[in-house]
Amino acid sequence: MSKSLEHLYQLSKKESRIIIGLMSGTSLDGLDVALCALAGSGPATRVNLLQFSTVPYTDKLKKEIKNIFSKRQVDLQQVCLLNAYIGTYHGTLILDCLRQWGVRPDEVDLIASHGQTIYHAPAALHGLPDMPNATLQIGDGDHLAVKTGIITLSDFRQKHIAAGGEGAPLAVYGDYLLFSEKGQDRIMLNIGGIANFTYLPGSLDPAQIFSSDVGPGNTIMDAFIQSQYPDKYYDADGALAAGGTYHPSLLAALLDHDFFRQPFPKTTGPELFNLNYLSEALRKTPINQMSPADIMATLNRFSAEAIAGAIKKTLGESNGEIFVSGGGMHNPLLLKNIQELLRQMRIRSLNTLGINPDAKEAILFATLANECIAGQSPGLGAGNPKIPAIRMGKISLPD
Ligand SMILES: Nc1ncnc2c1ncn2[C@@H]1O[C@H](COP(=O)(O)OP(=O)(O)OP(=O)(O)O)[C@@H](O)[C@H]1O
Ligand SMILES: CC(=O)N[C@H]1[C@@H]2OC[C@@H](O2)[C@@H](O)[C@@H]1O[C@H](C)C(=O)O
Repeated sequence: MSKSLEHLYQLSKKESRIIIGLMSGTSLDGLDVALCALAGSGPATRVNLLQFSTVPYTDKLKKEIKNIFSKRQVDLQQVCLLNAYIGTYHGTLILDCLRQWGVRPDEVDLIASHGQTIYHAPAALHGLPDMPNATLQIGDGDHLAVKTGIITLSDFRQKHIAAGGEGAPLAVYGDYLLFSEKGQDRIMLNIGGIANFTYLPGSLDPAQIFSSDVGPGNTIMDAFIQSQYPDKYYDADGALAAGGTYHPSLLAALLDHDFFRQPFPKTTGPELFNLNYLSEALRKTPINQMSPADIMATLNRFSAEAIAGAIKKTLGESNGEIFVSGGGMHNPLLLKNIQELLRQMRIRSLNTLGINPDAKEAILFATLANECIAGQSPGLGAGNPKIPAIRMGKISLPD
């Protein structure tokens, strides 16, 4: 048996593992690197975040990814090059982080790499008969494994699609293992480029649990501010939106899309929620001139309406606890808008459960890798058609 395979076998029998979770999401802002200690598996999983860092992407890399991100026509050579480049680059960033943290690569058991989503095409979005759900993440796992010398699990989403899902949201698996609480209905809300949530009923009934995207997120707000103010990447602290007023007619046009009428679970991305989507809504709005601040205020309210509407649909009149994570939680106006729409519900940071909200998605991928290697049987999904009962992650050995 090769040294790596023997190591992998021994790892699967260990009581605890050191796993680096990586997330680079649709906001293209950088790479989240979470060094985690995971003990046990399945519902007995315990996770401890040892170190966390977000390494910002350079402007050059952001630009290169943007050239191929969520676009139907791209330079295929660029896709091919970035697949290899990002794999090795993420490996370099991990080695830098480990050096800063005083951790040797041989002290790390596994890397769990999400990769960079460049296109997400669930059937409801592409609408092509006879074509499947599909999604594509680049940043090849073999390159990470060889660069770091650490066994790497990557490309988690393909198995989900192969088993009947849309390749997302995968958060449901980790949310269930880490955050379910008997007797308390919980909503685990993540506001990234796209916003998504997991419903964890207090009954712990696996048949009721699900996870779904709800819409934007920050993605249209980010795209809009970048188009108006080239020196800004996002509406820091909601400042631009706070100086404007939202327009009900534009808001109604933004909310008038089939995506919002589809049942849960569903997924989406910037392939739909982009500047064209905004232009189309503006075209349907009977107002000639709107200031950037008013448009931003409306986009902010739009994200809040999409999020609050999905949560209301799920919880009805019952009171649930909402635990929020993701970059959007740092936008005070967005949180104020959501709270206004969900008056009776308590919204708290994921921090209150002892987990760094910015690290959550990276931790979730570390948890998926832990399940793949050490889980006795897929911890969730059996009997729930919305959640395929599978282990995810392709294994890359460094030797
Ligand atoms: N202080 C802040 N004020 C307003 N918005 C902020 C702030 N900090 C972060 N954000 C928003 O959060 C975004 C980054 O969020 P995050 O890193 O969670 O997204 P992501 O993981 O890339 O997306 P996804 O989860 O959809 O893949 C930024 O692009 C910005 O829109
Ligand atoms: C295809 C893809 O990368 N989807 C992401 C994206 O970012 C947020 C939302 O859209 C979510 O569905 C998913 O990521 C999280 C981590 C998930 O799978 O749960």
